[in-house]
Amino acid sequence: MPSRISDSMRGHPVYFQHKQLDLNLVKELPDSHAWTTSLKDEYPCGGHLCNLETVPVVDLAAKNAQELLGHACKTWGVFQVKNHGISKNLLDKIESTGKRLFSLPMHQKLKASRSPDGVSGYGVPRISSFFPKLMWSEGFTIVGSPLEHARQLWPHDYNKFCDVIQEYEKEMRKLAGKLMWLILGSLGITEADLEWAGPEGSFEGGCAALQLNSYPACPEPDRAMGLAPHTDSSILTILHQNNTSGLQVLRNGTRWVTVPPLPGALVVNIGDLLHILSNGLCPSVLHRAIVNRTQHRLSVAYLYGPPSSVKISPLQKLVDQGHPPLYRPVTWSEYLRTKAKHFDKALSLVRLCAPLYGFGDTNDHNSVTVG
Ligand SMILES: C=C1C[C@]23C[C@H]1CC[C@H]2[C@@]12CCC[C@@](C)(C(=O)O1)[C@H]2[C@@H]3C(=O)O
Ligand SMILES: O=C(O)CCC(=O)C(=O)O
Ligand SMILES: [Fe+2]
Repeated sequence: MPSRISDSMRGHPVYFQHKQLDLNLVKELPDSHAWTTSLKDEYPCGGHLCNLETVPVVDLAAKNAQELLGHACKTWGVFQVKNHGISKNLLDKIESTGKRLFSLPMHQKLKASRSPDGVSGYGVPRISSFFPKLMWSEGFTIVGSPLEHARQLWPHDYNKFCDVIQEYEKEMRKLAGKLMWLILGSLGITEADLEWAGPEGSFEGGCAALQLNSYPACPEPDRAMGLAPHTDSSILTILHQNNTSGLQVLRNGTRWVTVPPLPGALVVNIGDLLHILSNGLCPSVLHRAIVNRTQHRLSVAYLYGPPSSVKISPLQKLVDQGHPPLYRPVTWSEYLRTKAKHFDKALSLVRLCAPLYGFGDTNDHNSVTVG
């Protein structure tokens, strides 16, 4: 049984028959990319512009930051953070690195293609096989060292790419750890409650994936989908988006709310593993990316997870007679394999029982409510 996340797709390879289209050159929306429901008709507000409430913004330097984070996690499963300590210089660098990568000629990018049963590399979104139409985006996933792929992309100049990726991952890891402990702290969990977190909660051996997403300007944005609705399998994901909006989160199972780019802020969304750890108290939010007619959009997602073979289950402190454990123990590796095979059914497949009325799970789109 694979225990490294880079091996977790082995059992469920994804093969694509189509030739990879260069979306940057296409002038008309091809049928392969035309989604049947127009995003305009999907919800009364047309998917944009009718935002009654907005995703919380938390200033990490504020005195009550922990309380605000806890509230945002329980009620939204997503928030933006300011004063997070990541320099503007590093955010600019990762953005230009992403641009440099996606603006390479297609034949060059294809040299670093993700293999059908692999995790790392260039390609269409991994979840593409679950949808009848293709998405208007290209992605590059990094798990472990980017060196091999960087060599294929820039044989004479691969260090530049690797250095930026390494620096970004190092800083993201620190921030993700800090956010995780603040969020767990807001639920009354301390480092002593998570034995696998290592000395002083250092979380050594924690795994992560870096996902660079590129959404070229699209000739018919209302009929195209940048990245289809999904939840992340992580504990939490930290997302940097360039100055073009496109990210939307599903609110109360009914309304897509746009998460606008705020200069210098980062988006944080709760992933399925924190949903499990918190016994459903923190919902993993369903999100998607839409595209637009004129601007190229770029996003960089850092998916933070536990060591890949640690069993994750609802935290003891959050479980009692009135709140039985809702999920069975699962490692990140196992969960990724379940997700690769069953996609949006993954969370309900590790579920033990239906949620109790009024307890958490407010956004659990996969849940089956009984009674
Ligand atoms: C460690 C991970 C987590 C993955 C798979 C693997 C590498 C890339 C991640 C994403 C990133 C894009 C959305 C997603 C849904 C996808 O298709 O690839 C994610 C998926 C997951 O969160 O399940
Ligand atoms: O591009 C975005 O805003 C969303 C990206 C995302 O959801 C992901 O990479 O998992
Ligand atoms: Fe995501």
